[in-house]
Amino acid sequence: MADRDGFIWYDGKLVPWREATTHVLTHSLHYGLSVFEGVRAYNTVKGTAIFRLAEHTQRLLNSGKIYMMNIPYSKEVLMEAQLEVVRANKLESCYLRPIAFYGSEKMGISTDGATVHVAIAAWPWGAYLGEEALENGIRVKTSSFARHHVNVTMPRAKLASTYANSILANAEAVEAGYDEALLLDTQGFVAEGAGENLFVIKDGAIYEPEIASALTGITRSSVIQVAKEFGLDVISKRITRDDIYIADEAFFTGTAAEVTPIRDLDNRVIGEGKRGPITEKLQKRFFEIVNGKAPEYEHWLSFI
Ligand SMILES: Cc1[nH+]cc(COP(=O)(O)O)c(CN[C@@H](CCC(=O)O)C(=O)O)c1O
Repeated sequence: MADRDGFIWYDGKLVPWREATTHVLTHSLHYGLSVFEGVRAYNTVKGTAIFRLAEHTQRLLNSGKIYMMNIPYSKEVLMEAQLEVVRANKLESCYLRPIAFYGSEKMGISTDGATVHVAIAAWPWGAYLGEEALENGIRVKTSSFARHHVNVTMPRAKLASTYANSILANAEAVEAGYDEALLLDTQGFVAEGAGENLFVIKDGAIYEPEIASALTGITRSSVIQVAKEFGLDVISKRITRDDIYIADEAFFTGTAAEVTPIRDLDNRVIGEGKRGPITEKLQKRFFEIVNGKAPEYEHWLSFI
């Protein structure tokens, strides 16, 4: 990722991609406290637009607040910076990665004396779990690793070090021949995917795990809104892994994953073993929205 042409917004200005570097004694590299976002820009029918830019930017600032990191830029500056990065790199569609981290000004656990740096990069990133996954669905394994207890890492924040748990869970699933991991919470109830939120459909109703230990996903909230459009209220409840085994449909949502059907969990085929009809309807509408084909959702699009 380091050796490419382009520009990265770094501490208030665009710098050449290869020059957006940091020292090996960067505090966040050693102690894991950095907060970040995953955002997508789509090549809509009316031009390139970032999807739910304000919500993602607010979540970045919320993540900083939760971890007492004073991000030195306003929401407006960070929103404009993301638009600028897409423009400067001439990207029609892309994935953006804003990150706020403590620099190399000091070592030792305390962050006192370390400077908060902010960088925003963008690059083309297609279907997170593979193009065919969006249609055919993926195979998922329940992880042997639990999602963090809510008093270990703060689940409303996108904290970098949370993802060591996701890395282990995803690696375990892939090594066992699956595409992604599903994590249970410390009490054994379904929490979320390694990098996604989860929805389950049974007898025409849509359910999601109580959000307690999962990230409050922005794609999740978008799909909840879309489901309402179809007269479907998402029911939040404690979900067990075997609820999913006997479900009619299941799918993941995420900025990277978008809406990805799950066809099999732990070698139990879900429904017909392919993208279900309600999943397809929600997915189709989601892609209409992000591609600017739904005027009533245009407020979710920030055109560059
Ligand atoms: C743990 C987790 N849960 C739920 C979500 C969905 O949140 P949202 O993107 O707001 O709908 C994500 C995003 N996962 C990001 C990480 C991808 C990566 O590999 O890096 C993403 O989808 O951008 C998570 O990381």
